[in-house]
Amino acid sequence: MSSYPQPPLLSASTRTESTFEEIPIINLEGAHAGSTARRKLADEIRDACINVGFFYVKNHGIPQEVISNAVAAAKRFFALPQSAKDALDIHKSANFKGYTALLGENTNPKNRGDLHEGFDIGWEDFSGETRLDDGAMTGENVWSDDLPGFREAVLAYYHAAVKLGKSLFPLFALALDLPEHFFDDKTTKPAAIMRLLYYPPQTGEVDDRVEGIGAHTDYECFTILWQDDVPALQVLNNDGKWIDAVPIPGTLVVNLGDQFARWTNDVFKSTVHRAVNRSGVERYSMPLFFGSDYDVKLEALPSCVSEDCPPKYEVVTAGEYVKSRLEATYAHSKSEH
Ligand SMILES: O=C(O)CCC(=O)C(=O)O
Ligand SMILES: [Fe+2]
Repeated sequence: MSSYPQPPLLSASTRTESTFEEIPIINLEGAHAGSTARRKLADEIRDACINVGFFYVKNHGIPQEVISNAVAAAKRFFALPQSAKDALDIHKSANFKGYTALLGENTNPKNRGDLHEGFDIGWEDFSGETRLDDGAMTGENVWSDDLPGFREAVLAYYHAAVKLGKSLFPLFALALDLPEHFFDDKTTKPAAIMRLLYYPPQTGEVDDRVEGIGAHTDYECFTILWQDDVPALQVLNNDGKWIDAVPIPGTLVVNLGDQFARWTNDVFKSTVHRAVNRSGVERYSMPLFFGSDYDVKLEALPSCVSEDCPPKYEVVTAGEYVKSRLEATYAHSKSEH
């Protein structure tokens, strides 16, 4: 007898090879409504996750003021003298917290380095408490003494985005025909890494090996991305064509990462994307990568495997996976520090 449920809920009928030309916009207004509205929303999310791996959300609940304050803080940070930023270099920290210089990261190994600067933080509450039990990813945030109010503005957005992310997990569970609270015990200590990103305008000759951020997939369950009004983000469809994720005022972009692809045995897509800023002006963005607790095993859900679609990925913990991907991304600039 087969050890797989017959018929599997999600493996054959919902896998798709079809491509997409547009990124759907999903209205989160009904996220806290009754079960009928939530089911409808989960169905929309399911379609987007299976076919695209990306969607915009509107009515996401993060106040504009919180966003504006964090963006203003990011602009102040990146305008600091290079030496002040270098003092917070990510290579000096335990587990990828702090500043990434221009070309410090190489997201696509075929490229020469990413044309962005970054600043990364992990979970920390307003009183300064960090988590000392994040296993492979334990490490404190680093902050600049030169920027009064920076930490508060960045943390305010961080916690608002984490709250939004927590409210999305039950909808993803419903989208997978799982009990709504399936992810609760796997996301008790939000493994949420947030980045402030600054992309200088790219000028001169087009060199495909120098991009704002090279083609990659994200490592966690999903990413919540705020982007300013400068177009740069592109998403790869199944035909190998780059689809522009144009900025849409009032929205955030949500995209799936590798942890969801691993859990769902690729029923949910972790879609390749990149950012290239050829607009002539500076661009800022703020992704928050929301993963499961670092000690959780990324094991294919029974409903997503079958005789025809056996598990594709080796089982690893979320912490091991995220850390190994970050190490590869930063390896090329490590020797400089
Ligand atoms: O800045 C963007 O639009 C995308 C950033 C991104 O893909 C990432 O940081 O993983
Ligand atoms: Fe990304």
